[in-house]
Amino acid sequence: MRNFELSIREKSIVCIGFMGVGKTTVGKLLAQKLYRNFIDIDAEIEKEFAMPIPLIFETYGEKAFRQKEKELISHYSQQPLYIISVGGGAFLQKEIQAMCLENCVVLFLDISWESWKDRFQILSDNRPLLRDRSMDDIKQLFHERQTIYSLNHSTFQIDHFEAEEAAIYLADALKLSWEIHAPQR
Ligand SMILES: Nc1ncnc2c1ncn2[C@@H]1O[C@H](COP(=O)(O)OP(=O)(O)O)[C@@H](O)[C@H]1O
Ligand SMILES: O=C(O)C1=C[C@@H](OP(=O)(O)O)[C@@H](O)[C@H](O)C1
Ligand SMILES: [Mg+2]
Repeated sequence: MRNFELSIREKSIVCIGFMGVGKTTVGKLLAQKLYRNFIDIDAEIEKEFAMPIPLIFETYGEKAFRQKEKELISHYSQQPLYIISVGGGAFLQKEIQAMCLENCVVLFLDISWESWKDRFQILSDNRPLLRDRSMDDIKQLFHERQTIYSLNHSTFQIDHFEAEEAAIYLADALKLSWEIHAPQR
């Protein structure tokens, strides 16, 4: 389906942002609240390779991972009414940026470094790009990545929200924006 046929309320919503900000967790909750289908691109990649992400990186390399990421996002970004959580590195690829910005509503889940760094311990195990790196390196990566995340339609600062609260807020805000965009009767 081509999105020039889709109204704003039919477009899929793509959650972007740094590793661990909550794209998967909040995206899933948001989908429930909006009665939409949810897809987590990382989970789909793991299914396709039949192995967890760190093993995909070790066995096939990051390039193969990025290729599969692009294929899957290319497919899902053209479907209506999804909530799509992509990996934090997806927007490194210009084609992915373009597909998502053109076909979907891109929602950036933003977090400050101060809040993010407290989460590091629970994240590093299954995220190859966080393994064996110093906090200084990760801080640099965090700040470098802000440039790609600045390509979005809407930004939500998540620092002081639990995942459930964030999903409630986002669902309400989206519904309100759809009402405002609704055609006059
Ligand atoms: N708003 C939040 N507040 C606190 N912890 C959160 C929040 N959202 C997610 N988490 C936790 O942070 C970790 C990473 O969340 P996840 O949804 O996998 O992030 P992402 O998909 O952006 O990498 C999980 O353990 C999750 O429970
Ligand atoms: O930022 C990245 O480059 C990555 C983020 C991960 O997803 P999350 O952002 O959901 O952790 C996953 O796609 C992979 O480990 C690479
Ligand atoms: Mg995720």
